[in-house]
Amino acid sequence: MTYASNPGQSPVRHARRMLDRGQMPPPGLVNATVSRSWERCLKAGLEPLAGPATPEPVSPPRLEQTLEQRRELLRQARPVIEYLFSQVSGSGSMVILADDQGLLIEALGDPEFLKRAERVALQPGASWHEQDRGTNAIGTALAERVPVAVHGSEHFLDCNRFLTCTAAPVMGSDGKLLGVIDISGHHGARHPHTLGLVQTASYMIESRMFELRHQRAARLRLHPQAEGIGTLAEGLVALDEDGRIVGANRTALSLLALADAEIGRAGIDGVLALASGGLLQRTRERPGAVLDVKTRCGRRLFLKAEPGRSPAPVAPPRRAAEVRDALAELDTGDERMRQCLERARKMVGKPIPILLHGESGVGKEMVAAAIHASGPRRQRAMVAINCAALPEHLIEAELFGYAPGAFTGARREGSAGRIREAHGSTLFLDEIGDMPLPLQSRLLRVLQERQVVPLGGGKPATVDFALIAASHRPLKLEVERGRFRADLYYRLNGITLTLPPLRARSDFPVLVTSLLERFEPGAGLMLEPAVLAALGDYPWPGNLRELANVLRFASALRDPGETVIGWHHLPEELVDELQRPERARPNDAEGVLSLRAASDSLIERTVRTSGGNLSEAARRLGISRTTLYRRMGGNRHQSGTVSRCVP
Ligand SMILES: Nc1ncnc2c1ncn2[C@@H]1O[C@H](COP(=O)(O)OP(=O)(O)OP(=O)(O)O)[C@@H](O)[C@H]1O
Repeated sequence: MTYASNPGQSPVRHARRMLDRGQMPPPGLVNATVSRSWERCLKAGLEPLAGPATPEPVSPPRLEQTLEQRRELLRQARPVIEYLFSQVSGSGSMVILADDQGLLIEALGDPEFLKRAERVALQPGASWHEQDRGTNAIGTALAERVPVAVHGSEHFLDCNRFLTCTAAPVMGSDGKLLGVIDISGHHGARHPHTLGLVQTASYMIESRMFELRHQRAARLRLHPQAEGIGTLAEGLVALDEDGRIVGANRTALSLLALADAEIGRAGIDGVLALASGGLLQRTRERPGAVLDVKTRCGRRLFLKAEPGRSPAPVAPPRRAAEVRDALAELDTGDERMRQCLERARKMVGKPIPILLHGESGVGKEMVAAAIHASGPRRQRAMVAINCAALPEHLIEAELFGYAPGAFTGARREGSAGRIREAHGSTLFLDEIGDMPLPLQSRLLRVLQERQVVPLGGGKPATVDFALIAASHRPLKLEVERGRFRADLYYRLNGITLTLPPLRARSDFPVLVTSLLERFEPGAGLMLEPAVLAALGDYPWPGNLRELANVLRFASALRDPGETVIGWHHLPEELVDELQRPERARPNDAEGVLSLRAASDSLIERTVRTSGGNLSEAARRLGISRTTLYRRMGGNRHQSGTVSRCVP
């Protein structure tokens, strides 16, 4: 760690006077880091009493290009910058992020204490490279690759003496510089703890970048004490399949006595007194266990290994002609889902009714909304009616409307009904399989004649809408069982699209990322690899609705600044279920049985731990009460617990 000397003391003043005359002061008058920097600046031909070498910020296109190239760094650094600013706000300071060339790419704070020209100098687009602005914390931290504080007249250029700046470099897991995090303010705002603050912030950004870059690799977490694992002070190492070190943070490099240049070359078996195969094998057998190991230099370390995951399914590149519409937004790489979406797109704008089929929570309504939003009627809101949620005696009035005073309790002015509301838009009839038979006949008539007659009489109204219906029940089977009218089925079924259940989708990691991004845009949230692996194997009886609920819950439990979601962020019932030793990884034919058994068991346990309160259990499971009832099949004890779950 390098601290600048106190410039209020006369040696600094003396050194400064010499520098202003273009002479290099003798060693010992200012701290060694500042002294080396002054020497570099004099050699580069900078003049202490002149202005910056490049006073103007870079051009807007160049800044834009730089921001685009540093997008990931910015995304990961922003929450940390905000956190840092909350620590220094009110002190007249600014928090600044610069890239590896010293170009400012983010600045947060109250620049009111600065004059206009100075303000410009601390805004994105300004360069604080040593060659442009002489000795300063950002440029000097970049040149020296260590945390640096530069106060007042220690700045090489006289025009920067009004500042106090403290900066720490941010290193990538490949050992290369990513940028610098800095706190700058008026020299009166100097505080001795600022150096520690920027160092902590730099570790936080480095950890986030490491987690992001190596989320699929096998990773080691190291510390000289077992309790240090999982803290900011831990060493992080990423390994490839052959046990080669492909990434490491600075702490790991120091703990393992490795040089930057060894990243990408050294194997972990040459660094630790344990073969990597054996190491990863041991952690697979005892996930989460902390091992006691020795380095090649005989140093004792505690280590936790996390096995890697297979590469994320990569969605094939889109065809150039393909439009990025609401339907395309739902394509996260699963082949079955993509086929459904492509077929749906071909139907958009055509007078062909679409029937969506799939388990509860697979996203039928989302797809219906996307079809509507991609079509020519999108200017008007889609009208969605859940046929299972309406009390039977109200469905008719709700759908078809009613004349004034048609029945007791009716509104005096009557009602147009939801079907008429859908005129010029899309009518989405959800859970159509639950519509009572008599109403099916009336709906059929409306669909055939395109006219609605309100309950209690009145003038028929012509209606024109695009029709999408959805059902979790296979409607064809319902027709065969006599529970659904065949003629209505053929009216609705211009095309049937069957959406896959979540457990059958191949794009689980991408879906997780896109949901997390939807909940916390720009926060760069991610799951701990072991959690992602466990969730990927879970059968998800509530499908995407359940997954969305779990991720929303986990995201809400995070502490400020926390971006990696671990076990402790998940709902208790789910963790119990995921960590049950008898839970086998489901696949193939046998898997279908264990899937059903696993989800039945989760439902049963959740109902039990909710004290038999079914609404609460449904909420915790992320499924609707209707689905919960269906899955319980009415086989409940009086206490409300489930004795058996049926499909
Ligand atoms: N592609 C998706 N991306 C993100 N979230 C999704 C997606 N699909 C579904 N969801 C989430 O799942 C929830 C349930 O989706 P939706 O209501 O569309 O399912 P459904 O199949 O119509 O369910 P039900 O049959 O119970 O009515 C949504 O509220 C949303 O949170």
